Amino acid sequence: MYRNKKTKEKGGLSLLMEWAGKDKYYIYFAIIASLIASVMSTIPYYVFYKMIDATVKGECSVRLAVQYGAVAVISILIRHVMIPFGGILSHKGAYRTLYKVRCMVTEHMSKMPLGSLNERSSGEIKTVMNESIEKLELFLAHHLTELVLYLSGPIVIFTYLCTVNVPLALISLLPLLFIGGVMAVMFGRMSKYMERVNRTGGSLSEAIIEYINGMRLIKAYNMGTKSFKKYAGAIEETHILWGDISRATGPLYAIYVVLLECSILFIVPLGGYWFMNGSIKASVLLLFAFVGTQYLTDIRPLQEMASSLSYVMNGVAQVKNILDTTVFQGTEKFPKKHDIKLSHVGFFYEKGKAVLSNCNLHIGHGEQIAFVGESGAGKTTAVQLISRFYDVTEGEIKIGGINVKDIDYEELLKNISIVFQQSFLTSGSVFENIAMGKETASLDEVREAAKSAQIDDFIMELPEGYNTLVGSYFGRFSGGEKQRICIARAILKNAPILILDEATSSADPENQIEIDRAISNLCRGKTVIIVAHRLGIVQSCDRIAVIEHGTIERVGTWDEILQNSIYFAKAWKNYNTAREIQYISPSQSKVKMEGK
Ligand SMILES: Nc1ncnc2c1ncn2[C@@H]1O[C@H](COP(=O)(O)OP(=O)(O)OP(=O)(O)O)[C@@H](O)[C@H]1O
Repeated sequence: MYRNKKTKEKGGLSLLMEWAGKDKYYIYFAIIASLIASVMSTIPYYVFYKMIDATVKGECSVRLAVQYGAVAVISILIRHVMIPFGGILSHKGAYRTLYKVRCMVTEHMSKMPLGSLNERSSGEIKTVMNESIEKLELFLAHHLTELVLYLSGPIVIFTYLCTVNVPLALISLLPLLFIGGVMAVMFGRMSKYMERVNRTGGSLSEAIIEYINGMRLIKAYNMGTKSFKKYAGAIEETHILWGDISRATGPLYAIYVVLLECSILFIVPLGGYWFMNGSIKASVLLLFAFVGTQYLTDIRPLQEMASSLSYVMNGVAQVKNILDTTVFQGTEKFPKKHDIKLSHVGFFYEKGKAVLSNCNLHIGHGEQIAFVGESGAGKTTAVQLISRFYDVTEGEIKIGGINVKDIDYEELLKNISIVFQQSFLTSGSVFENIAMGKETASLDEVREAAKSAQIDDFIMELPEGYNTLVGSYFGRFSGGEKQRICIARAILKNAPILILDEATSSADPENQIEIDRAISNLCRGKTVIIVAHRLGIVQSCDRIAVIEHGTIERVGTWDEILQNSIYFAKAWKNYNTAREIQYISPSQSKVKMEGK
């Protein structure tokens, strides 16, 4: 396992620029464009002052007015070209960076142990993938360039005012002394709320996901929205949070806005006094009265940016948090031999609560073995350890003599096919869903796999055949049909090791034979582990491993296990009894009783 060291050392803006890679140059050029636009915005003020000065001195002429006018118009034109130009560059840089970050996070998550993913709620992951990464767009595409625009304008104007009259220019800055303090307090208060913002955002997303996923249940039990207390609670919590934030920062914002307009309180009386005693010219007084009292208001949006900056940095931190999570990484190639050996394997999800301990088993190359045991015995856990969804906490698992921890994780996943109890289908086309098993597969290959999975005829009858979108058709696939699409995917993947975890649970009498045929086509020539409660299906396996009391209690052929395992003998008897039970409706039982 390894940690992403680079992201550990950096944070905030520098980390964001590192993620942007070469695309950061789009952002840099956007900043330069903003800077030019900002300098251009000060030129009309300069022209204004020069015109007044010339008028007061009686030197103003039409020629001079036209010249100054042209300079002002050109500067305004350049500004209005530079702003959208910068916007295009910053958006290009931002969206390319967003794409990269999303790919990085997705790839990283695919290598993360399931345990680390399980520690995070689906809501939290959705928040990171969606909102946290979107926040980066806000910053890169808008805030950075606006920051330059709003800051450099006042800086250039202040510099120019200094060339006209230093004392008045310095006086115009007096409100900044207080504004800095107010902003620091506001920023600090906002940062304190970030942990709550993340938490409530995550809970709200989770509640929404749960609400949508549970829609069938709501309808089935006529529960209505009231029953979704979690959703209502998450909304209430969000409402309370933003109320608290508004109360904590609102008054400070009001003070900030008032302070920005305060320089007039100092400039007009002092400037007037200096003008009256002849220290400054009328043009200087007018320049400071109109420009010196107003230019600081340009920085008003900085406050919004300061608050959303903590929001953005929080997004960076959340993405970094995912990227810093330990991921699996081995270097060995997948072995040619596919026997699996568990030696003294132990595992716990929560410390102190061992699920498996001292498990020893050797599954031969090409052998078909079944894992049986009571519900909760640890069968799924055992197969998840072999496919390295989790790492063992004791002992080791070897495939072809190589510890699974040393095998390149992608190679490992490529060489193990798993068919789960729940059929996972994406909203894409049926073709795409099967071709997930082999990205380069042609339609002929996909159809071949579907034929082996006994599902080709059904797909061909769909309105658009293999191009039919599963998303639009999902509700109309039966459990067995979905299952056979997943089996076709596994057939196409053709991995040498196959795990079937309750894969036949969706089988009903109508498609039982088809699923059995599909499965036997899938298993041919592979090392297979079958986890099943329906004991009928494990009868054809080479051996059976009974998992009991947190360990592999017995291993043997069907006959051996039936003879030696009390659990299995009982389970087999119960299985047969259950198959013989006939469900009789009340009316049928009445007829039967009358018949007696
Ligand atoms: N992610 C998890 N976190 C904590 N405990 C878990 C987790 N997954 C499973 N367990 C627990 O580990 C034990 C073994 O679960 P597992 O799913 O492996 O059993 P199983 O034999 O496959 O059960 P079933 O036949 O019902 O599917 C159970 O007690 C279960 O509650």
